[in-house]
Order: sequence, then C-alpha cells, then structure tokens
Amino acid sequence: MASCKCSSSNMRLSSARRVPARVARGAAVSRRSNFSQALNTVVVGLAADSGCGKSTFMRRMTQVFGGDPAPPAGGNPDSNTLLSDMTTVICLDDYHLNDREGRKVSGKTALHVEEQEFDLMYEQVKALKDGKSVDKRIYNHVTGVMDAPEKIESPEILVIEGLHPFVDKRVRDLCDFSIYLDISDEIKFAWKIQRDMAERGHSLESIKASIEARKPDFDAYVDPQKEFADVIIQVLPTQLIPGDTDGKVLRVRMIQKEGKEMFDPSYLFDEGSTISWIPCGRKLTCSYPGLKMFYGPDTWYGQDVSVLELDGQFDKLEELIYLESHLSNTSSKFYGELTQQMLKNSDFPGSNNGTGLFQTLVGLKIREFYELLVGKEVKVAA
Ligand SMILES: Nc1ncnc2c1ncn2[C@@H]1O[C@H](COP(=O)(O)OP(=O)(O)OP(=O)(O)O)[C@@H](O)[C@H]1O
Ligand SMILES: O=C(CO)[C@H](O)[C@H](O)COP(=O)(O)O
Repeated sequence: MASCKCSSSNMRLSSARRVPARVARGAAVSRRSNFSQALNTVVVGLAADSGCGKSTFMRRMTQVFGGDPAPPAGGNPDSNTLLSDMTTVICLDDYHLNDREGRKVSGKTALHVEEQEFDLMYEQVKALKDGKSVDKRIYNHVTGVMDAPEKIESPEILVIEGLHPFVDKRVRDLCDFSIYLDISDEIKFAWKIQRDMAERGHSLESIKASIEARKPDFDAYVDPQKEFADVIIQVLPTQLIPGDTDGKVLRVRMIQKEGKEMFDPSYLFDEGSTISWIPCGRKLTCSYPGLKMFYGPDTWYGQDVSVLELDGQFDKLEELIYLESHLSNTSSKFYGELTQQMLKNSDFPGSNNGTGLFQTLVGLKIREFYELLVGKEVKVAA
C-alpha cells in the first residue's frame, strides 16, 4: 500500500441550514412506559439483496447486545437462524413459496413477490412479537429444499432479515425499527464475485448471468423498500479515486430519518450543520487515497434525513477513537465503545471502512432504541 500521510485536518463548516425537528429525550422516555406494558418483543427489519453483507451486519449488531450469535444448538446444521442471549435473527428466505425445483417450474426468481408466503410470514412474526413460539420451516440453501420446521421461541429482540421485510404492509408495520442495506451495483458485483468464485466455485460468467437474471425483480420488489427504512446504509464507489472500478475503497453513507421517536440521529461536530472533514494527519494515519467525512441534512423519498458519510479507509483501527470522539449521539454506553466493538470484530469484512463503522453505530442506536422502547437496560462489560 502506498503510504501517504495525508495532509493535516481540513474542516469546512457551513452555517446551519436546517436544525432538524426532533423528539426531545424527555418525550421519548415518557412514551416508553406506554410501550413497555404491551410490548413483548421488539422487531427489527433488515432488508437487502443477497450477498450484500446482511450476515456480517447481523454478527456486528447482535454482539452489541452481548453474546455470540450461533445457530440453534443440536438443530438442523443448515438452519438460517441465529440465536444469542437477547436476540434471535430469522431469515425470510424461510418463507419462500417454492423450493429451487419449484421455482424452475414457476419460472420466477426468489426475489419475486409471488415467490413469498407473506400470510405465513405475517402470522409467525406477529406470534413471536406477541410472545408466542412458532414452528418455522427452513429453506435449505445447500439442498434447495424446504426442511422440517424448527421451534423458535419469542425473543426480546427479533430481527427479520431478508429480501422482503417491508413489502407486505402487515409485516412492515410489525417492525419497530427498519434498516436497508443499499449496495450499489458495482460494489455488489465485486463482493459477489469475491465470495461466489472463492468460496462457492462459481465461474465469472455464471455470476454475471445470475446477477443479470435477478436484476429486474430486484429493481421491482427489493429496491423500493428503502423508502420505508429508518436507517439506510448506502455503499458506493469511492470519489477519492476518479473512475475507480476496483470496488475496494468505499464511500459509505448512513442515512438517518429525522423525527422517529426514540431515535436521535448521530452527527459530526455540530448538529444540523453541513460539514466536510479530512481527519487524516497527526491523529489518524491514512494510506492512499486517504479518508474524508461528511455530515449534513438531505431528503429521502420526501422525508427529512441527516447523512453521515465516510469515504476511504483507515489504517489503524485503534485510531478510530479519534473519529469516534468527534461523533455525537452515538448511543455508546462509555467513551470508546464504538471503537472497542470495531476492534473486537476486526476480522469481519469492512472493518477498515465506513461499512463496519456504520453497521456498528446502527447496532448501538438499536440497543438504545430497545432500551427506551421497553424501559430495560442492556448491561454491557466496559
Ligand atoms: N463491508 C464489506 N466489505 C467487503 N466485503 C464485504 C462486506 N460485507 C460483506 N462482504 C462480502 O460480501 C459477501 C456476502 O456477505 P454476507 O454473507 O454477509 O452477505 P449476505 O447478505 O448475508 O449474503 P446471503 O444473503 O447471500 O447469505 C461475503 O463474501 C463478504 O465477505
Ligand atoms: O436471494 C437469496 C437469499 O436472500 C437466494 O438466492 C434465495 O433464497 C434462493 O436461494 P438459492 O439460490 O439457494 O436457491
């Protein structure tokens, strides 16, 4: 890696264009008691295309709640479910209507809405949210068939991850917090090639063909869900290397909806202003092409949002504390918790860029959201 200690901190502040309307913390806490009487399980929805980092995100997020996520002990080794102390992650692929052979007959991709059993999805997510256990079948990605059901107990936090958590209004309304991983085509392609060629033995041509075949249904049924998310993590090619096609250096944006109760968007330096910051220098070592942060207001499908952006990558994970100390509303429980979480998971993909940083930040925000909603404190080891 070309070692360039990039120029000293360069910060541009513009005057506050809009101070976001927000719910005062006091108001949030006073709503809490109303919820806690009725709420058994907080439901978090995570939508993304396949191969977009949902599993990695889930591992980061559930670790913020403590415990290591693992498939149900002694169960089907091909189960898609992940259990940890407080969280249960179920994969909505388990609600595919047809198995792999069945889809050959129907001629539809797994992304098509007619290939999902939304009634069953709704009934089971509702039952779990109401504190009841369910027998949920398993879509086996190894064999391509539906396996015998597994028992899922109602957890404190239920994450429903998959292609369509926000398509059916009944399921969408069960989600207390919703996230969309918006990976641009170029980056998705780079990640998929890396995984499917290295780990699954697919050829470049077959990967390209599969992406092309899925794209119309992705555009029609998966992508539009990003309108409904409270937080969108957008992954784009870097702007630091003109014309970059490598997909290794990423520009990552965390788009946060304003005005959602019990959710105060995180910000850089000065809430409501527009800031562009190059933190590389004495306190943050950056190799070529450096690192740039941005924070500012925007709109998303007509709604006010604030955007935190990180383009580029950092060299030394422990120096992340420097960035963390300039972020506010991180929902961390102690100074440096964001950096500590990143260090703990340093072997996960995205640990040197905004994907890992913002996924972890979203994990902290969800933990705080849960605490305010349910009125219970999540204990963490400092
Ligand atoms: N932030 C990241 N940076 C670089 N590569 C990543 C990142 N996140 C995920 N990947 C790569 O993308 C591939 C897919 O990641 P992951 O398994 O987490 O996605 P997924 O959405 O759960 O996939 P699927 O639904 O197909 O199981 C993996 O090879 C992983 O290494
Ligand atoms: O989109 C997917 C995962 O989210 C899968 O492609 C879908 O579940 C079909 O699985 P398979 O390709 O293993 O038959």
